[in-house]
Amino acid sequence: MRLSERLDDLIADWLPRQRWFAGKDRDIDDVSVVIETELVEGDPALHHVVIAVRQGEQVDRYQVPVGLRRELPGRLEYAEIGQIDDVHVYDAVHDPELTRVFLEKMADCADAGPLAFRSIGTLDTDLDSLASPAEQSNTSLIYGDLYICKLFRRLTPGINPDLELSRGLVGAGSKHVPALYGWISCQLDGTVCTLAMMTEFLRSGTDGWQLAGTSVRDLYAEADLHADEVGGDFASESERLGAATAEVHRDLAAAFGTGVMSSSDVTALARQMKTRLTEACSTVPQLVPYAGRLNDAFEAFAELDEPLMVQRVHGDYHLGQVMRTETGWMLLDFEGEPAKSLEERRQPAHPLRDVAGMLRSYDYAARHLLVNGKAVSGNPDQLEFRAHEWAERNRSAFCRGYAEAGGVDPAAHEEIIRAFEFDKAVYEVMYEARNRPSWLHIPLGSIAALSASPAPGSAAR
Ligand SMILES: Nc1ncnc2c1ncn2[C@@H]1O[C@H](COP(=O)(O)OP(=O)(O)O)[C@@H](O)[C@H]1O
Ligand SMILES: O=P(O)(O)O[C@H]1O[C@H](CO)[C@@H](O[C@H]2O[C@H](CO)[C@@H](O)[C@H](O)[C@H]2O)[C@H](O)[C@H]1O
Repeated sequence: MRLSERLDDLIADWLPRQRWFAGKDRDIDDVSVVIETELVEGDPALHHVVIAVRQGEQVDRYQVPVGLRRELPGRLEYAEIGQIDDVHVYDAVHDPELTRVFLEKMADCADAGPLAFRSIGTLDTDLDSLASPAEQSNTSLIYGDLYICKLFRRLTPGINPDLELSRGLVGAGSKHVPALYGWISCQLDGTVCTLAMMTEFLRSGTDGWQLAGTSVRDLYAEADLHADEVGGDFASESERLGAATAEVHRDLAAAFGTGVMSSSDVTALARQMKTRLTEACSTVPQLVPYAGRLNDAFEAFAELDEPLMVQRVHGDYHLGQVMRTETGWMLLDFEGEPAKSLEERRQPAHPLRDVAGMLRSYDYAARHLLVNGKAVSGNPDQLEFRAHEWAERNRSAFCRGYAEAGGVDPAAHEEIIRAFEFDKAVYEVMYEARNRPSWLHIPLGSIAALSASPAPGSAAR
């Protein structure tokens, strides 16, 4: 049975409740199925569906693997999208009986209608999957404890940078990215479009955000001690993370090449930073008092009189994108900032953009336990001081590790780091205002602190 005509309304009701749906702030005008591929016939059946969602002028495409059963077992009720006649329609990512098909087809390098399944090496196909509870912008299926297959929910024609960069890094022999095992693609608007990628599941991994948060909690619990005196000190891990980052940048440069930014490119980039600031100031008026200092930093960047080396970078680098395993730090999710177009995300950038992203993340880790800038318990001033001390210690360790492993020395390029950090903090102000207003104080607090500190080289001016 083809679902196309009957599925549109069901999906339109269900979509806004999905974590990965990016258009929650606008009404849905229309949903239509643009590609439907029957992958499994019978009961249960599996149809791979690509839908187009129109919201005003904007049309976005999303992927939904749809399961069909006449009787829906209790364990799948939460995944139900709705009913067509006496058939239950549900999000098949939650049904291991159906998701096995992805694995089997990848192992066979099969083509199914417009879908192309590909793998590298031999795959174990006798594995059940579980949809990861860490689901964020996409949905990841963990097969046994061997593979993790990320299904990109919002689709953009073109190769996904996550797959593109992982492939390049694996090819360059990087020890800081998981092994790549396979991918799924289709044609969208006449161009290849990545639907999924499957990598090694890092079963011993813990993400950097959790590890850093644990270290900060340890410090708060003994707030009369300095950051280097408590058991959970994170600085040597930060140094190792800096080194891993430099090694990944080196491998990205080797795999994809480098370029030089002309001074007009630098000016254009500074202009983009200023535009982002103007937009953020109109949405978040608390930013306005700092706009002058931020603009000065962007202007100092625009006036840099040195060639800027650019290369492919991570693009949305923070502590939630790295995992510590028994062999060291691994970097994940090379998709870039989700709000940017694919073309923008694939542009080469200065590697210190990633460094600045991670430095911002240390600030977040230090401050996120302070609700609206105040400690949950304990002496607020003391904890605020400790938070600052923790962030500075780990930011310095990260930069040291990065420079010692051959990365561009952040300490020798303060104007660049400052402009990138401010730009990221402005992005975060918008991100928090839209997604987590109770966290808005974090980037605003950092902007206040950074603007109060002297501009690089100001003493000499
Ligand atoms: N190879 C992996 N091994 C183990 N866990 C992983 C792996 N890749 C991702 N994860 C987990 O899934 C989470 C989300 O992954 P990510 O690639 O950032 O997805 P998204 O694009 O949806 O944000 C990560 O923070 C991590 O906890
Ligand atoms: O992981 P994503 O690619 O979805 O990135 C987006 O969400 C991040 C939050 O999950 C956001 O990161 C910001 O919050 C982090 C703590 O939750 C912090 O470590 C980062 O430094 C901070 O930027 C990211 O900006 C956004 O693009």
